[in-house]
Amino acid sequence: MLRLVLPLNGVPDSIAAAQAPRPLYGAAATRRLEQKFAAALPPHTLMDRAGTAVARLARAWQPHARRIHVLAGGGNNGGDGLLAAARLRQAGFGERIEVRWLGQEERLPADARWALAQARAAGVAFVEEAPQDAPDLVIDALLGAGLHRPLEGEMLAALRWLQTCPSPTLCVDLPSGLDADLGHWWADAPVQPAGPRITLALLTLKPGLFTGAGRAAAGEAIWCDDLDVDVCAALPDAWLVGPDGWPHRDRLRADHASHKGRRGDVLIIGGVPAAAHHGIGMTGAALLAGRAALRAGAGRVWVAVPAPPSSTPAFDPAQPALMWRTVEAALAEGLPQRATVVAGCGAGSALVPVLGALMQQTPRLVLDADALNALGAAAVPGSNSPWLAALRDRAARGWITVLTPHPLEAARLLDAQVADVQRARLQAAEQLAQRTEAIVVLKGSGTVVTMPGALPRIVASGSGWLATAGSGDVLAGLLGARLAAWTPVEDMSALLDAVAATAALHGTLPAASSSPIWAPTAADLAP
Ligand SMILES: NC(=O)C1=CN([C@@H]2O[C@H](COP(=O)(O)OP(=O)(O)OC[C@H]3O[C@@H](n4cnc5c(N)ncnc54)[C@H](O)[C@@H]3O)[C@@H](O)[C@H]2O)[C@@H](O)CC1
Ligand SMILES: Nc1ncnc2c1ncn2[C@@H]1O[C@H](COP(=O)(O)OP(=O)(O)O)[C@@H](O)[C@H]1O
Repeated sequence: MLRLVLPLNGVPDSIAAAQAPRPLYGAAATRRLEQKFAAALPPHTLMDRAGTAVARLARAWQPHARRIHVLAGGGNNGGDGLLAAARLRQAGFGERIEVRWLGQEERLPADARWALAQARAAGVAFVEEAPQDAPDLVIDALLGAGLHRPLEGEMLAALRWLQTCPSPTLCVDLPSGLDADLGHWWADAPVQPAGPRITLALLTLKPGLFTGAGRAAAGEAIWCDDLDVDVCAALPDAWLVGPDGWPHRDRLRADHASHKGRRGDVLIIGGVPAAAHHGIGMTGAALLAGRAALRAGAGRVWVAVPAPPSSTPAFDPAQPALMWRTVEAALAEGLPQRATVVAGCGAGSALVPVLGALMQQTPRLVLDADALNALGAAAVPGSNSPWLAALRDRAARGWITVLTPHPLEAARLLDAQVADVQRARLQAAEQLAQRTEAIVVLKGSGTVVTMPGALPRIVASGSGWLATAGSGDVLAGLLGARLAAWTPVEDMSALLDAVAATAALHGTLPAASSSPIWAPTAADLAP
């Protein structure tokens, strides 16, 4: 059955909520499934269904295309393309179906060999060169789940043509150049295609489609055809998740006897003013986090500033309900013991002296930005950092810690390069979670949320709209409100789901506040 998974950039709440969570299978798991189902079906059935599904979607998407160019590689991905060409030709679609096939007959897998014979028998035209002009439709079947190394030579040249071709392009299974497991882009070619593009995943959805380079390369929509077999019984490698609404909000509406003490307390620590921090003020970061926590339903929100009282703001005109403190006053009042603490948003180095106390005092802690930087390379193997010991001690007590690094912060924690983190985002998030025994939210395109012993979640929502200063502070505030309202249950994976759903909700906020002209800023996300 054919299903739309992600629509045009940005995910309206309703669609994402209705569709997620969805299981994601990497290349090895997909191959196992393919072998299992192929063994139970007549020869070539899966490839027949795959090629037919590609042809069907091509016709539906570009019904008026006259010249269709299929770029096909030498593996089974190319086989899908060859079979799609055969089916389009047999259906009398368009005026010319041509295939540029870069395979070698003697090295063809059995299914692709059969597909090649089908294309030849159907009278498809074979061409040697890339078109000089733009065909009405291009079908990208160069490489699929079999790609795990850099492209070179003829394949690289073909991919560069593909990425710069302005024609509407339908990618078969995965955009060529993308690693199915990692979301890594293996080619020295632009990730973002020049023309309109959609991707049709076959049999399974692969994690790489949704994180790292995946979203940029896959185009405006990702479809999936399960080839009429039931893959869902198999254990996935990860889950694709959407927002789950905002249960806190629904509960509050129904809770007539509620009072502010019942809705969850959040303490934001950050927002150092310029006067107290070498002329570099970051009050806005804590404001954004505080406003987001308040808007997301927290009953009481304090903002504690690591600075002397004389330089501490006392009032936010947009949200006068925010209560201001110095960090010392907040600690003296015992706020960290009873509130969920969100530490780091614009805290600068002033956080370091109190971080140890926070780790020891607060059962629910979100560490963002400067709090993460304060941890240094705590997550490298064999680290004897006192911060690592403090994080593990928290886990041993059953306390909740959520780390929200962007790729650079994750790289610092792992003493790695940003490119290493981005090359394998799921693995980087899992490493961080294993070593710190915390819930990790690795931000960026396709935010990854994981914790030790759990399958990672990839957030389905979000787009380049979120790449605006302060949007991470808004997420930290939302997480604070969500954790503050969290009722402990046995099943820790429910907490992971709640954290992932919060990140997914954050991903939908720009769509809710975008106008035809203005790009949303972080202040629009947390007014
Ligand atoms: N066999 C079947 O029944 C089915 C196959 N399917 C298709 O099969 C694909 C996977 O097929 P394969 O495992 O054959 O893999 P691919 O077709 O993705 O790639 C393997 C081929 O590409 C070459 N290759 C890999 N990396 C390269 C590089 N960097 N430079 C140059 N050449 C490179 C390999 O030598 C091999 O010829 C899926 O993506 C999907 O499109 C699915 O349609 C499901 C059904
Ligand atoms: N291209 C993108 N696609 C999806 N989400 C993005 C993208 N760029 C940024 N984001 C999201 O925006 C937020 C930015 O957070 P961060 O980098 O900490 O910014 P800041 O420190 O300015 O608040 C994160 O939630 C991140 O996942």
